[in-house]
Amino acid sequence: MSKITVLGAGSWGTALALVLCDNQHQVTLWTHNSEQKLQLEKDRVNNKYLPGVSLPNSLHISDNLNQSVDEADAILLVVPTKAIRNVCKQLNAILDKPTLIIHASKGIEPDTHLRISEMIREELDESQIKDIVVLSGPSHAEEVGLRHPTTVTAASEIKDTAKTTQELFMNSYFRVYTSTDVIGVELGGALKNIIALGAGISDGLEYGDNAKAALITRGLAEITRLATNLGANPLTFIGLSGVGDLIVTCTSVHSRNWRAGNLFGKGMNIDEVEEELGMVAEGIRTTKAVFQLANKINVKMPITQGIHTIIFDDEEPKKVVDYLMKRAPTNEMDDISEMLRTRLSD
Ligand SMILES: NC(=O)C1=CN([C@@H]2O[C@H](COP(=O)(O)OP(=O)(O)OC[C@H]3O[C@@H](n4cnc5c(N)ncnc54)[C@H](OP(=O)(O)O)[C@@H]3O)[C@@H](O)[C@H]2O)C=CC1
Ligand SMILES: O=C(CO)COP(=O)(O)O
Repeated sequence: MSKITVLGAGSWGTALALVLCDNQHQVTLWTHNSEQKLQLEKDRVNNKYLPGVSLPNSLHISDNLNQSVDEADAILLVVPTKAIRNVCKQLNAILDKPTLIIHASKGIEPDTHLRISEMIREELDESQIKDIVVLSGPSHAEEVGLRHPTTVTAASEIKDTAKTTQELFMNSYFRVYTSTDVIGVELGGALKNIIALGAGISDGLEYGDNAKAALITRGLAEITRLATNLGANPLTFIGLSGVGDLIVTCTSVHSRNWRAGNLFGKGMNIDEVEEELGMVAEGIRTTKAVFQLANKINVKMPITQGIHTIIFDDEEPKKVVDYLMKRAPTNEMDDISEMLRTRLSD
């Protein structure tokens, strides 16, 4: 049994805390919101973020970060990307030993274009980090809350800590694979949210299944193109954190990013979409970050560019689809086969 502290009491933090409780660990769920702490303790259900799922009696709820992380064997960081630095700055002031940090958030920071593990490394001292493991894959909190079969990947360059993470989370309904491709697993989880916005926009326009399959497939090509340029292994994208997460996020009604896209497709603007959603759709910020990054390093990402125009320039979704369809004709596999050739000959 390990002592594990989950930082972030949204949908995903709550669902993962439940998995860890089912595995008989000693688990604390930390919320920064003292009203939410009282509500969770009183009702033993996360009414706002994971309604209908009972919290195990063994789950300890806290709004005191210092007490929560004291003596923790591992910290699971699962707040939205925009809150990562703030939470890590607080951790920096209190962590007094090398700690295993597992993160399950999915995003890229605008302007710096950093992945989450890179942001964590900037905010914590080296002496506070035993390792950083990323946990990612097709996993909606709502279904994990029902204990439906789910599979994810735990990635670290250090095989032992990826294995430790696998052992902490594995059970009969939650299967964990390991990987050493941290860059690929983090980028897969972050970038699929952009394409899920696109799938939602397409559904909002009522374009049907052909268009969505096209977005998923060409979206995967676009994700692989950027990620390989940044050092990821292209094979990661045929795995759970690549195509697996892309499929679930583009097709599930649980997806916050698909729902946000659907609202854009029906004509709402960014303020209206964020107000209506009430939960984080990471793809919005990540679209901004990836649009900047792709321009900077000169990688072609036409779908991301189109979604950026809809979200941040209020362009009509139909016009963007029209533009995407009428681009210069091209060969489907050119750049992908080149990437695979280069990588496999390494
Ligand atoms: N939901 C899912 O199924 C999955 C989500 N993820 C990823 O997990 C991450 C979290 O998403 P999710 O749980 O869905 O988000 P939610 O919108 O459900 O919840 C976000 C939580 O983070 C809290 N929070 C916001 N800012 C801070 C802060 N500065 N300090 C501490 N806590 C803060 C919010 O508190 P408050 O209510 O006070 O704002 C809320 O409890 C995202 O990166 C997402 O992509 C990954 C896989 C699955
Ligand atoms: O990452 C997720 C599923 O794997 C959650 O996606 P959404 O944030 O779009 O709900």
